Amino acid sequence: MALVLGLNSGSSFDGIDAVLVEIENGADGYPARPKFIAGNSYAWPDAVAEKVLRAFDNTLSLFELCRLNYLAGAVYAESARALMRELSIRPEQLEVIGYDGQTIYQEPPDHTRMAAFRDEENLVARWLDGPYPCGLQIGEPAIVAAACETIVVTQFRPMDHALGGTGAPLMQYLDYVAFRDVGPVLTLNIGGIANCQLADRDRGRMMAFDTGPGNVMLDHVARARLGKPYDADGAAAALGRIDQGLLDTLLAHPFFHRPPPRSAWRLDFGAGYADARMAEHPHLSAEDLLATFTEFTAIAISRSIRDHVEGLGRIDALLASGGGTRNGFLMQRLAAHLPSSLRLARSDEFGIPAAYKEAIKFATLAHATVNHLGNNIPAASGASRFGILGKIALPPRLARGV
Ligand SMILES: Nc1ncnc2c1ncn2[C@@H]1O[C@H](COP(=O)(O)OP(=O)(O)OP(=O)(O)O)[C@@H](O)[C@H]1O
Ligand SMILES: CC(=O)N[C@H]1[C@@H]2OC[C@@H](O2)[C@@H](O)[C@@H]1O[C@H](C)C(=O)O
Repeated sequence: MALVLGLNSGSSFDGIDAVLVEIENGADGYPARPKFIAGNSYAWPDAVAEKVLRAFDNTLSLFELCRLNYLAGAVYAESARALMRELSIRPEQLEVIGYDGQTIYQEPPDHTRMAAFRDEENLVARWLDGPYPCGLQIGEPAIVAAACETIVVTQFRPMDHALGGTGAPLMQYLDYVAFRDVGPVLTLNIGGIANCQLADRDRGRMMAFDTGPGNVMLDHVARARLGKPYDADGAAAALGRIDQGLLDTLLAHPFFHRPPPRSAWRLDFGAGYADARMAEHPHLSAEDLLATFTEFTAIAISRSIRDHVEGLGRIDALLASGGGTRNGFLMQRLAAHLPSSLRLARSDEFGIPAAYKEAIKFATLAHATVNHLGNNIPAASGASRFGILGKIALPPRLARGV
């Protein structure tokens, strides 16, 4: 039995979620469903948050980004230490701390062009001229390993990229771990961007893809027009009217023509995109904008599921997680658009608290890394083979011969 600490800060950039989980290995090379022990969330200090927001917009210099990588590492380290203090956990009790780092940039995969380079032997050509996606996650792991005196695993996506996969989403590993005995089941994580996974007993049938917008645009409107961090429970959206013209424009976004496995980022459905649409519709109230963007999120999810999930008829439950599940109005609109045969439930039903699923995911991935367990699902990400995702930083206390 291993005690693992997981951290996550995603595309909503609303704070760092931290969890402590207990993980036991199964006989088949995969862990048993992780047992959630405790969790908490910590804010990004304003001075750091302001720099991350500028990095999202590509307005930091490379030198500033270099410092921000260390600064973000310090924020992850303080979050891990805070949870350890609150739970009276000593470093020696932890097997590993897992977090991906804050995504700053993520290229979407272009499968048609990637296929043309599949047999390219020359790696430089593959990455120079080829369409293989790259991404950047910041939060220097050396700072966390040194401060927490614990093994740290971070940056899980690059290895999946190196194996020809999309690198995002990565939820499918936890979904296989947690639901391989109950599948097929669909999972949905509504964070800043929303993603959907088909978990099955047969790993070769699994799928993972972003469905499109989650909360990023909703948060942007709430902040810009209501001065609030988010539209709590969708209360403002529930008062608005859907603008059909705006909704049609949103649904014509080219992202929806990309086949799975596919990933989106804040550049696709972020503040810039929302501002451009708001400028085209200056007469709409904050409530109308929120109603329309909420409907957009719900339709993007239901449409992605209908269009892309193979064997949908065999599946009876959609297990939702992420901050979006706290938006009652969004959940109501989603239920209205989903096939009636699909029961909309929360991952809590299976012992995975919806608010902490992503942090649990990184804890589970990190546990796999240090145990050398394959932790990608090639069928879902498009990788050419199994591998071990994650980069390891070792703590000073493990140094021998000193
Ligand atoms: N009570 C609430 N009512 C409505 N929305 C909420 C509520 N609580 C949280 N949210 C939404 O959930 C968001 C945070 O979700 P979450 O923590 O899953 O995002 P994330 O970690 O950035 O995810 P991802 O990595 O998938 O993008 C908030 O920004 C907000 O939009
Ligand atoms: C590159 C990146 O950080 N992508 C995130 C983002 O937030 C949601 C969506 O876009 C998903 O692709 C991914 O996170 C999910 C939860 C994951 O990797 O599992």
